[in-house]
Amino acid sequence: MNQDELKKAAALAALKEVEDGSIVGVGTGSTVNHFIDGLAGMRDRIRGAISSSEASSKRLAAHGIKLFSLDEIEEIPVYIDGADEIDGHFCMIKGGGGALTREKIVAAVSRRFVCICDASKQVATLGKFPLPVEVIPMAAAQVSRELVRLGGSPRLREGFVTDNGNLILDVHGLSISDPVAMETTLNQIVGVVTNGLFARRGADVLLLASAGGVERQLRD
Ligand SMILES: O=C[C@H](O)[C@H](O)[C@H](O)COP(=O)(O)O
Repeated sequence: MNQDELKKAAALAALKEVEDGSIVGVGTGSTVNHFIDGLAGMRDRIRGAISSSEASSKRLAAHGIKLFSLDEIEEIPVYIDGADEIDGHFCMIKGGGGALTREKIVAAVSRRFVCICDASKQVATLGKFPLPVEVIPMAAAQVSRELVRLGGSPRLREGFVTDNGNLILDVHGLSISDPVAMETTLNQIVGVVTNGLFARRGADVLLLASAGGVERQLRD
């Protein structure tokens, strides 16, 4: 199986995590796109979805899945999303598609975070994948200097604006031995909206697809 087929296998396995009659939290990315397409086949069994990006909203709406906003909903049972890297404690780097802020917001109102990945995303230490940091545009240079002080090499994602009208700095060269501490430190930099470390709120369940099938792992 190629990587996209593995992504699809993980995504379709996540349909079993969806509770009948519920509102589903939906992430963003190529893995989640397979999930959305699968969810379309069971749209009569759910109330609808809360989406984490304009792209996912568009895809959900095209399938006739009703969209809810966080003004209407306080809590949802499950959030399904992919990751760019996931470690053994189910801490993740996310935001390769630039949707990290809304993803973190929807994850925060979800009782369970189910991560769907192909096995290439599993790592011992986070940081090989450049860590996305969403910044207020006027603060980009200042935040970059702070990130260099922390040992990273930030690069502006050229020609990209987030759904929130902000910029993304992709931070290369970090070896993140303490993801919770790094997430907290980055959040303290003035001008940072969100960073792509999902450590304080990591995944609860991992559906990991490899050539041998999809393995369901629970965080220890
Ligand atoms: O902003 C994008 C998200 O965090 C994605 O979940 C992440 O980049 C993984 O994307 P993909 O499923 O396309 O590999």
